[in-house]
Amino acid sequence: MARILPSLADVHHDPTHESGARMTDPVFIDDEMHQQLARQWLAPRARDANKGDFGPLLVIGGAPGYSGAALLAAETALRAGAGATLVGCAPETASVLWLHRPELMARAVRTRADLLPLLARARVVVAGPGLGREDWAAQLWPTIAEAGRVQVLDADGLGWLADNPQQHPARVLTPHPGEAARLLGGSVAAVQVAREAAVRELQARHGGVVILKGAGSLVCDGERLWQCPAGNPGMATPGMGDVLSGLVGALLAQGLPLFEAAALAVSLHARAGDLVAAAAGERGLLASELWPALRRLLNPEPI
Ligand SMILES: NC(=O)C1=CN([C@@H]2O[C@H](COP(=O)(O)OP(=O)(O)OC[C@H]3O[C@@H](n4cnc5c(N)ncnc54)[C@H](O)[C@@H]3O)[C@@H](O)[C@H]2O)[C@@H](O)CC1
Ligand SMILES: Nc1ncnc2c1ncn2[C@@H]1O[C@H](COP(=O)(O)OP(=O)(O)O)[C@@H](O)[C@H]1O
Repeated sequence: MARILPSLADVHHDPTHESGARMTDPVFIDDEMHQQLARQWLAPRARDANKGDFGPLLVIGGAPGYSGAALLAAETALRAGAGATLVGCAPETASVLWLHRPELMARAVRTRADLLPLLARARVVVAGPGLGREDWAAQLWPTIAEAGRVQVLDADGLGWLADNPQQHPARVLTPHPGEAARLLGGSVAAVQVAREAAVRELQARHGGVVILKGAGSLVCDGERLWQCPAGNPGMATPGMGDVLSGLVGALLAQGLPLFEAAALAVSLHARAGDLVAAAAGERGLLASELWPALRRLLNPEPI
């Protein structure tokens, strides 16, 4: 893979800020930067590639009643190029996943003891989609939190983190404004009125990389702050965040560093949402409808 992407200091920024530009101004992931990211990190695969090169990825979630969230994250990971993809889910959920997507390896997790071998196998863990807030998730959370694997924490994973704050350097957090408010102990309005400050504060408290979702999603690693101008309100639909967490996990499993995986996933996700909305309208968009558009964007024409 080619060189690391430019840092905040050496990329272009809004020319209207030229004179008084601060190091903290967000860098826009515009078309040019998106193409640069895609060229750099989505090169054609080696001819002798095998599925072990891009995994295993483990999704932990899918409490009873929430099979859809785990399925959306795990299937997105597969469709975004993850190799072996496992799901550690509640026993009630496993058969739903097997039946719906046989390419996934769904494993019924009853206790911490069932989770340990899955964590030992995984290269990347996406924890939280449909994890829930009940006893099943409560007994698993300490094991998830302690796992030394590269992690994406989403949805209920962020709820558990809010209750049990801790740093983890190899982690991507993907809060929406409601989850960010909970993590910060404030209101959604306070997050939305100062989104840059909120994402920086979350990163400072928890380490790793933070994606603050919503219109103009922000990606921050403590040094770089990037903003995605793509995306549309049609994406305010259930499961859209699960698709993003699966996508971040898939890029991590394919070897992208933390920040680049987060930034490229946010950009691909938003652009796929825009392609689908342009073709059929914003209203009524389903999260899983992003898959064909994502696949096209993930396999750019060689230049
Ligand atoms: N098909 C499925 O099984 C799905 C399950 N899901 C799972 O359902 C569980 C609970 O998710 P919920 O959707 O109830 O919880 P959320 O945390 O997404 O939403 C709870 C409340 O937070 C607030 N909120 C949400 N998004 C916000 C935003 N962008 N700005 C401001 N406030 C916001 C709203 O008041 C909302 O009612 C999670 O485990 C999640 O993964 C969801 O991912 C959706 C799809
Ligand atoms: N108005 C909007 N403009 C751009 N993107 C949006 C908008 N609303 C939602 N999104 C995107 O859709 C996704 C929604 O995620 P989330 O709120 O976690 O949904 P869910 O919990 O239902 O999966 C995020 O990536 C967010 O950035």
